[in-house]
Amino acid sequence: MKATNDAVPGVYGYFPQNNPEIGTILEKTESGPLLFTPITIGNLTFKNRIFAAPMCQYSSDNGHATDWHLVHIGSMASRGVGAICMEATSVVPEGRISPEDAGLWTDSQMEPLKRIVNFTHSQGTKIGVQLAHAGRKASTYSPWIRQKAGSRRTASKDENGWPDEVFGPSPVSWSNDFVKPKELSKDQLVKIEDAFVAAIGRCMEIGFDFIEIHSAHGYLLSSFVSPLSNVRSDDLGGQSLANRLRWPLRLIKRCREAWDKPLFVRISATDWAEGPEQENGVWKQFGIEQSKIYASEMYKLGVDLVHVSSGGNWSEQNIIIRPGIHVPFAESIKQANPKQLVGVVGLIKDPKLAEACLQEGKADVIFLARALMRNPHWPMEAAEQLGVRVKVANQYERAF
Ligand SMILES: Cc1cc2nc3c(=O)[nH]c(=O)nc-3n(C[C@H](O)[C@H](O)[C@H](O)COP(=O)(O)O)c2cc1C
Repeated sequence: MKATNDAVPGVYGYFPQNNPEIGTILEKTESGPLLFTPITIGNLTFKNRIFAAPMCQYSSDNGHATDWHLVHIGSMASRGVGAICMEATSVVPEGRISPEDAGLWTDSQMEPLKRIVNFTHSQGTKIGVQLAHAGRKASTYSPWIRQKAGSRRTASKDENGWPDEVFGPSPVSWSNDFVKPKELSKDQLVKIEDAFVAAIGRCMEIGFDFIEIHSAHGYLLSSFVSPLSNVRSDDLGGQSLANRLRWPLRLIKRCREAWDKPLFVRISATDWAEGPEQENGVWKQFGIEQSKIYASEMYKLGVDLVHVSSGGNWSEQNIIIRPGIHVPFAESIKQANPKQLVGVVGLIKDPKLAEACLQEGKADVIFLARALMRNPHWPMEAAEQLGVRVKVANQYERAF
């Protein structure tokens, strides 16, 4: 056995077959579908515009990626997506959504990620990671444990939670079943910034191609920008939009300074709370008008792409579910600043809808989550529907 192991160049990095061309058009014409047209973001070119959105797997071992992640990410990497953004990965242990969340707060978490990144690169696919802090929505359960628990709530210490270390911009709980978070002091906020920067150092060593900062779905940054969750009386919160954006933008600036490859930020373009975004000059919830300002400030800081999602910050949200749900928000952000690259996610299953978004200039890349989870071969089927043939992994060619 030993001789066999010695014969391969290490477990990390030995691949029987590289597939750098998968997901690229075989017979190039003058105007192929935009979905399969390469795009340059910052200093990096992605082979197509199908990006896998971050998807928590609740399968980490004390923040360390496991074989599950290799298989989950590997299944998409070997089927021709242009890029994969790994799941919300916390920069501090108490910033995890659940005990099984991914983390990058300590060096030992790098090795299993290197294996995943190396495999993804062997398939010609770019890979990034979503750096996150769950804020007032930390210390909960994986969905399948939650189903047994009966409700969505803060996990107790007996359930491996950390209810005494749940922090947010203000002591406003996410719902009655969640603990009231402790208001973060300015010193604590600097420590969180430092943790993001330290995690970025690890991302460099691992070899990630891009980083996405999680500022969506009610987690820490998202809760900072919304007047529903940030009622601070200092210069980092309250009614003033400039105050609410101040700390997230400071954090983004520090991340930008620490990372020279593409930097994405995911936002929730609206809280989906009842009523208007603003009434009689008073901000009632976070919405598209504030999102446009947030995005334009990010652009000034050198953020390469804004990834548009929505919701998650208001437990009574009333989301209007429909295909391409976030496309109008992405389009508004692009119209406000045509130079800003925008990615859109949300109920995009139909390749023709994805292609139309790109052709009509409403977004620059398409992120998919559940469609890829259901069917990692989505890119191959999309190519067929859009009338082109793309390279399939050598190992899978007989299936197509
Ligand atoms: C299992 C699962 C895990 C998710 N985990 C994350 C996550 O880690 N970070 C994040 O920003 N969004 C997460 N999301 C949201 C997705 O990235 C995506 O925005 C959402 O599913 C809508 O896109 P879709 O209609 O293509 O699935 C998750 C969604 C699912 C289904």
